[in-house]
Order: sequence, then C-alpha cells, then structure tokens
Amino acid sequence: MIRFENVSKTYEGQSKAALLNVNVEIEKGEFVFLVGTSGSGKSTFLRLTLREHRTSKGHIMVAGKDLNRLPNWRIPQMRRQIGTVFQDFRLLPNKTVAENVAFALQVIGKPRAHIRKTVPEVLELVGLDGKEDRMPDELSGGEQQRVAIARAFVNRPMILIADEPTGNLDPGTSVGIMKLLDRINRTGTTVVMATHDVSIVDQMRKRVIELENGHVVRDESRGVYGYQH
Ligand SMILES: Nc1ncnc2c1ncn2[C@@H]1O[C@H](COP(=O)(O)OP(=O)(O)OP(=O)(O)O)[C@@H](O)[C@H]1O
Repeated sequence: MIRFENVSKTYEGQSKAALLNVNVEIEKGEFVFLVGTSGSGKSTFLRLTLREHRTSKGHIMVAGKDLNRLPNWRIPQMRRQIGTVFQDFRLLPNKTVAENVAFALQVIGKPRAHIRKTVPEVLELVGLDGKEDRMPDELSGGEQQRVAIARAFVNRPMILIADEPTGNLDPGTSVGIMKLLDRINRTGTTVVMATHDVSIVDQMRKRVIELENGHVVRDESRGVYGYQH
C-alpha cells in the first residue's frame, strides 16, 4: 500500500538529510507506529506520503502509484484516498460537528442524499451520536479528535495517517481514541501513526518503525516504544 524505496529527503537550504535511504513496505490493512525522538523524521515520512513534499532521492509508491510521476493535477485525487488526523484536531470552528464531517464530502462533490445518510453513520461509529449539532468549542479534546477522525474516515480512505493524534489528550482519553483507530484499522484501512506516546505503543503491540536521524533503526512486527532489553 505504501512503499519507500531508498528514499532520502533534504529540505532546501539544509545540509543534513531529514530522511536518508529509507526502505519501508507497509501492506494493505497494517497498523504501523512511527516512533523516534523529535526531529528524527516522522513528520517528513508522513508529508512525503501525502506528497506535500517531493523526495530528494528514491521513490514512494502509494496504492501502486509512483508519487514522483504523479502530475500535480492528480494530487487531490490521490489525497482523497488518504485520511489525515493531527494533534491539534483542525476542525472548522464555525461549523457544527455534523457540518464539519459533511464538509469533507461536499468538497469532493458527493450528492446531498449520500451525505445525509453517511454523516450520522460515521458519527455513530466514532461515538458522537447525539452531539451532531454542537460546535467544536462545546466539545472536550477527546470528542474533538473523534470529530476529526470521523471527518478523515467518512470517505472510507484506503489509508489513515495520524500525526500525534493523542498528543493533546490525557491518558484515559487517548486509550479511547486508540480503540477507535484500531476499529477503523479493522475495517481494512491501513493506519500509519507517528507518536511519542510510550504507553499507547506498548499496549497496542502493533508494528513499530523507529527513526533516528532520518534512518530506520528498528522495524518490529509487534513492537514496543523502546528497545526490549
Ligand atoms: N520545512 C522544513 N524545512 C527545513 N527543515 C525541516 C523542515 N521540516 C522538517 N525539517 C527538519 O527535518 C528534520 C526532521 O524533522 P521532522 O519534522 O520530520 O521530525 P519529527 O520526527 O516529526 O519530529 P517531531 O517529533 O518533533 O514532530 C529535522 O531536523 C527538522 O528540523
């Protein structure tokens, strides 16, 4: 589903590579944690997968497409297959919960009848039924993240990318968010999540890829956050 072939990325004006000779293959339906200290290259890995940046060297294949060869006009279509969730939720503050989720479908031209049917279904899936008419600032952080996940998932993307989705949440709330991401993964969506959350990674026992100075230094199928001693 996602393949990095000898990928290096050096940002403009930088002498040090943010990623160096990265080779990673992520299969359809996998759940992968991306870990590593601050600056190790996790966000760069995710941004390259979304083609927010181009590689300096090497190739990235997403769903069989070589991102280097993708013309700019096809990028929006490619990104529709990838849902994104961030630490800071990024909801539209002047829209209700239901409108935030519906908006993701409106912008890609889905018919009104489809939107009316799908939005309540996905809000129920994320545990927000009954809260569809609230504004984002009337929700807890965990609830706001559920809205963001509903919005990312409402189009049933093949891949869900999550950059520190529990970074602003307390441990109990984080567990709930992880259960939700796990449930989404079980529907067949490939999930790639960058995180510093030790206890979440240790509890979930999923594949762990560790980056250090832009290199992959560990790739374990049922890993923990740190090295096992
Ligand atoms: N837009 C940019 N321009 C120049 N350098 C950048 C840019 N984005 C990231 N970098 C550099 O690339 C390296 C990797 O950064 P990246 O954001 O990928 O790390 P990270 O592992 O996601 O860190 P964090 O855990 O703090 O989010 C760092 O040295 C960073 O300073």
